Amino acid sequence: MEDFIKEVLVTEDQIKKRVGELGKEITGEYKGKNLVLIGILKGAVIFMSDLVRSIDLPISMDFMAVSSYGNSSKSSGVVKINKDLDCSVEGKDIIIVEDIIDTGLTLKYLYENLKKRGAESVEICTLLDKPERRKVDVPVKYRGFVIPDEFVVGYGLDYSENYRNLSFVGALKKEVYS
Ligand SMILES: O=P(O)(O)OC[C@H]1O[C@H](OP(=O)(O)OP(=O)(O)O)[C@H](O)[C@@H]1O
Ligand code: HPA
Ligand SMILES: [Mg+2]
Repeated sequence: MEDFIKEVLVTEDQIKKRVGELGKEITGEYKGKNLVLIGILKGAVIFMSDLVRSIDLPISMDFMAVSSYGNSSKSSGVVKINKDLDCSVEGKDIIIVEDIIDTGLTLKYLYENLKKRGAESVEICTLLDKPERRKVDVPVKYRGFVIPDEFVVGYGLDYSENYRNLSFVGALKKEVYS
């Protein structure tokens, strides 16, 4: 085990199985719709790339980049758009794809922002949900795993841009980030 990881919270096999289930669920619910998956850079990239391949429907993909954590393990609370969508979402059925919902501040901002752009429907799909830290409520439709209040890395999630390429999700040892 990597010496910066305190505990593996979600294994590679668990992720594979759950992503397959989410893909099936979405496939069943979006037949005949104009589905656009919007991945939130950078954390959602790995989840998004596995999720889209488990959806058996014609879809399109777009991306936004926002930041609130920067190089820290604490949210600044201020969400800034660093890259906006390339395409209009008017009349589309969109699913926002995130790696984690923690305080909820990022997704709350994105959800409200995207709802104003004339989409037919807006839903949220997050791989991880850390409910103990929630500051604002957000309507999550698809959820991979509920996790305890630990700072986690891997499968897209970083601390100071490191560890995104781990194939599992693990709790980072406190001494690494404090
Ligand atoms: O619910 P919240 O407390 O707002 O936290 C969740 C957000 O924080 C992380 O993004 P970050 O700003 O670290 O950018 P990154 O995806 O590039 O790592 C994560 O990917 C979510 O977007
Ligand atoms: O636990 C976390 N790990 C990495 N990035 C995050 N952004 C919000 N919470 C987390
Ligand atoms: Mg981050």
